[in-house]
Amino acid sequence: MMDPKDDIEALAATNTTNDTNNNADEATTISSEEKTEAALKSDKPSLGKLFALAQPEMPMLIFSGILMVGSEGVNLITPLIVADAYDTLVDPTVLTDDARMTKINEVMTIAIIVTVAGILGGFIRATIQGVIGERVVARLRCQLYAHILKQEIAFFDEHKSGELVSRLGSDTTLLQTVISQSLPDFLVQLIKAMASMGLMFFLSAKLAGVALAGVIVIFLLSAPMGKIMARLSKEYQDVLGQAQTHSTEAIGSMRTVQGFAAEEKESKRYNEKIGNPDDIPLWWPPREPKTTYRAGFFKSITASAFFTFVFGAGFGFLNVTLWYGFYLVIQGEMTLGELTAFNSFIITVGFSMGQVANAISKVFEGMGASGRVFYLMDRVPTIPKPPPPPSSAESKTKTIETIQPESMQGNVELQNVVFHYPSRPDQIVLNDVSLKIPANSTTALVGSSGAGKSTIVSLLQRFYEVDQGRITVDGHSLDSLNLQWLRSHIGYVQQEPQLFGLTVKENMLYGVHRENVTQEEIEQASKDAHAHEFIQDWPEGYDTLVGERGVKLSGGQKQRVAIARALLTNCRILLLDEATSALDAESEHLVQQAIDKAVVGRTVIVVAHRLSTIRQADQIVVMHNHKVVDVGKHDELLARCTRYQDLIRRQSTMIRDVSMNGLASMLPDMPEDNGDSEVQFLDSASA
Ligand SMILES: Nc1ncnc2c1ncn2[C@@H]1O[C@H](COP(=O)(O)OP(=O)(O)OP(=O)(O)O)[C@@H](O)[C@H]1O
Repeated sequence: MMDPKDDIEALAATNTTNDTNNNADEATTISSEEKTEAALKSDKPSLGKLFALAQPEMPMLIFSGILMVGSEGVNLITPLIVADAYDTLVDPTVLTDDARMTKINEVMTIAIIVTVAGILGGFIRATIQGVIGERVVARLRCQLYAHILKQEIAFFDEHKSGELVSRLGSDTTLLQTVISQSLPDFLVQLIKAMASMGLMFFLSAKLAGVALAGVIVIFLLSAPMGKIMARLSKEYQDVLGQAQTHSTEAIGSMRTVQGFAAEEKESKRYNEKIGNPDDIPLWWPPREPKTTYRAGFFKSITASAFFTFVFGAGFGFLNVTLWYGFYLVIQGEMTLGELTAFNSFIITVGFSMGQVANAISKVFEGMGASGRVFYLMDRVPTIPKPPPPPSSAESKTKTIETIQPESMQGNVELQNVVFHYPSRPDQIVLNDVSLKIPANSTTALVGSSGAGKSTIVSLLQRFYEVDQGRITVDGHSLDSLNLQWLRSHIGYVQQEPQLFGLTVKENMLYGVHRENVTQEEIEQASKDAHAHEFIQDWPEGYDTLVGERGVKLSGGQKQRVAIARALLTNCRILLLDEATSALDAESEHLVQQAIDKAVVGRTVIVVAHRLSTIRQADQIVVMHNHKVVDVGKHDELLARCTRYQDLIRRQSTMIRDVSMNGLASMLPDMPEDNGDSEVQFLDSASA
């Protein structure tokens, strides 16, 4: 086992190098998770920004500051009052014990009144500061969450939800501690220590000089330990953030975790960050991996060493000072009462300095968190385009103004669009893609997996900016249109519809921003989406809670609710990412009928996987290798486009198997063939 001292030093050294990490060996060994974590940048910690958050609380902060000075002031003068009582004991001018007791009674009554006033003042101050802390952290969380929600989608590609949840949770709590506890404690104790020191000089400059020298030496010797504690706290928070990233991911995908019987794997992933103490013999954590247990272990050792040293050395030195004090009393340079008062002040200084050190380490810890929180608070999303910085020349000539036409026709055009995802700058995803989508038509995007079909859907919603070329709606470039306006005219039904843990009705109204939606409108949209039937069968109807992410609904039900949700927005453009996952025949039929109704009178762009959808489209766009290879109607493409033929052949395999095995012939005759049957389509395709 390695020497514990080496380990603490190594840990401190690692932390130091982390800030300016240029160590090649270390760089090669950092895991991909740590790289992801490193991607969550951090601003410089800033006390100013922290105070700015408390700006609205200024009047109460000032009031609590006054209370603080008052209550601590009266606490400090109490020893001076009590000193009078001590001196009365040995005062030769007071002749009887009764007279002595009368004077002592007067003095001690005043001392008690002053003490109670101080305690009450302290109680009110602490309460106000606690509430201020709560107000600031609640405001911070609201603002931070709003900022996170405003970030562009590319930001969320790079930052895991667990990390962001950890910023909102643990980091803001640390800031709260700084504001409501550590900073006030730091100020109170520092002022207290300084005032006590002043009073000590007032009582005896000689004795105070000796005491001050001792305090300075103790403080200087303990400072490095405080720094190590701050670094360890930062490491603790960082690793805890990584652990929370794993747990949030796993808890959010519990069906997948349990479905693959991967509970143990997930436990292991989490334990690797937390460090299960039962797996660590003799308590001493190994150097790698970095765990919260390891950081906490060394933090505990450093903290107890720190406090033992500060208090031990402080009280040891107190006796030395007292010793010298007795000498000064004998020399007649101080009275006994003054020495007792001095003694109280020196204890106050000792305690206060200990608390100051503790508060400083907490402030450092909070400062680390503040860097991460303020990075998110200050981050300007790249969509919509941020305004030029006020200091730049551009800002004088260029203002970012967007237009908001009265209505949307729904003519969409992609002109020579080149695109790669910001998180993968080397991989081109759309290569010179041009496409005209007339209003009120249905366009099916088909092509090999990874060709870039869903990417087009994302770009139309302006989740990402194109690298070259442009996308227009009714002739207006997307970046010239007001983003809210654009998105409010687009309905989107995803492959795996995302519902929220609300009621069905609230889910349906999710994209509706007007107040006066009637129950009739909701039901009409549900009927069009073939959702009304199953919703009205539930005892609580439209007020039924759907569970987190809609877990209480079947796949087909979720899709139909998602279609109703899109319909309620009265969107002009409807984007459909057709589900690849198999629904049962009945469900699929109902979803298809819902889609058929939804597409009428809208511009529809569908990433199509079903033959029936493809065949019904006004135009089919065949994509391959990140390019558009052909555009046309089903029959035209079938005749001339080999990629399309391949695609159709592959998509039809399952149906063909069914036909070849003769199962088709076993099916009862359909009453009337309306041309929708895929079996029939295959027959005609092969003809
Ligand atoms: N958020 C993302 N960040 C980085 N790369 C991405 C992202 N989303 C998709 N890609 C990559 O972009 C390429 C195109 O993906 P896209 O989802 O557009 O394909 P697709 O044609 O819709 O495929 P499929 O039919 O399989 O859904 C793929 O190589 C994919 O790995």
